[in-house]
Amino acid sequence: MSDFPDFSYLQVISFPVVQLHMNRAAMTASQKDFENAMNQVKLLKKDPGNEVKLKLYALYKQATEGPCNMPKPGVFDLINKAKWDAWNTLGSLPKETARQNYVDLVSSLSSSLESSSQVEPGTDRKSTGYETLMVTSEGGITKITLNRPAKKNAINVEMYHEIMRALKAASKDDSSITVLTGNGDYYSSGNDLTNFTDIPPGGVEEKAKNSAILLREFVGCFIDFPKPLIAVVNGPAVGISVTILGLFDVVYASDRATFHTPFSHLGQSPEGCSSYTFLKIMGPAKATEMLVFGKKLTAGEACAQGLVTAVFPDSTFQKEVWTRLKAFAKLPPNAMRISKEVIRNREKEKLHAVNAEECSVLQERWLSDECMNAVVNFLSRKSKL
Ligand SMILES: CCCC/C=C/CC(=O)SCCNC(=O)CCNC(=O)[C@H](O)C(C)(C)COP(=O)(O)OP(=O)(O)OC[C@H]1O[C@@H](n2cnc3c(N)ncnc32)[C@H](O)[C@@H]1OP(=O)(O)O
Repeated sequence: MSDFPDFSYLQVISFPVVQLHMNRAAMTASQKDFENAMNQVKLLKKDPGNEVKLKLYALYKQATEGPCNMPKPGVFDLINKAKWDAWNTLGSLPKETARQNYVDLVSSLSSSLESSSQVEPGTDRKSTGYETLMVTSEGGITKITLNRPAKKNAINVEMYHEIMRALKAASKDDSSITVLTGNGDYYSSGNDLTNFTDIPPGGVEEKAKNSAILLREFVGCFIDFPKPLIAVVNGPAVGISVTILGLFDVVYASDRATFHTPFSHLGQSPEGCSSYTFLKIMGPAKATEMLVFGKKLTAGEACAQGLVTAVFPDSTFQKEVWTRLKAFAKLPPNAMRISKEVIRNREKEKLHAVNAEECSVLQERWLSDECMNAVVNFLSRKSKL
């Protein structure tokens, strides 16, 4: 691992303005983009912190060598263990995806530096101020990437708020289409179960009430999102990351992706309007298999049932999907927005009512022994899906 650039120099570099010139045309990073990004890292004037450095390290190793092939360091070899963990957590992520994610991460770091030093007060600042996401806006496409790969992109409270903020910004920016995807081997493992551990002074009842308010607002943002919204499902998807797919306009999936809504196993009930959208998409019996019995679908099955628009081999997933998206982004944006309105608007009121009802049922479910036991079992490492 000693061949990876040592980031200690970041602490002593002074303040040139950073500008990243990357060929974003294909939205899959070329070797040149990757090399540019590596050079850009060396120019960073501010230490991005250990967590980011580990992410960069892991993506670099995955992009250049593929899946982690080093023996696991001993427990007392803390630094190499942290590096090994970061690399290993990327699993079988394809090299080209790792390369793209590396370029995106460097781009978000660079633009964050740029805007803090260059942007006039009040000017729209893209891609900055997100802890749990990477957000880029290029070539008519705003791309929101869930960015907690070490936690399988589990959605913690901060991420719920950041996704809402990113969607609100995307609805107003000059992009034509918006994409949601995940960094690492998962698309998302759904609600972060540690969200349930932060109990306010009002106790579990207050926690359940606050969570229901948050969930309702979160799902509402998807119902109301005005531009074409595309999910690029790069790996397994669980829970709420699956249910809200019914509110997307197009869903592309890698053949590595799976779709799992284990609500009964968790003592919970459907959300994300899936109690309505899934029935419309796949009919009541198939929807029941998923939402009540927790049947996990392969990408092929999800496509056959209409939840997924198209499935691509993982090895060519990014290339094929981004070629399509780039073409979509060139279509007249107003026409696309208005067509979406015509297609979706008559359902909006119904969807908001379904959302409200699902949240109110869940508020009760979260207080049930079934749910509390399931969460405790996961947190105490007694269970996993
Ligand atoms: C407020 C609004 C509420 C809306 C409600 C929504 C409902 C849902 O979304 S229900 C779905 C909830 N999700 C789960 O039950 C998934 C739980 N996770 C797992 O079963 C497994 O982690 C996995 C099958 C997803 C992956 O297993 P694998 O062996 O490959 O990896 P791990 O070692 O388990 O995971 C790595 C790391 O990530 C942490 N983690 C993963 N998923 C979650 C999660 N959903 N919540 C919290 N933490 C998660 C896992 O604990 C590991 O952490 P450590 O490295 O610190 O041990």
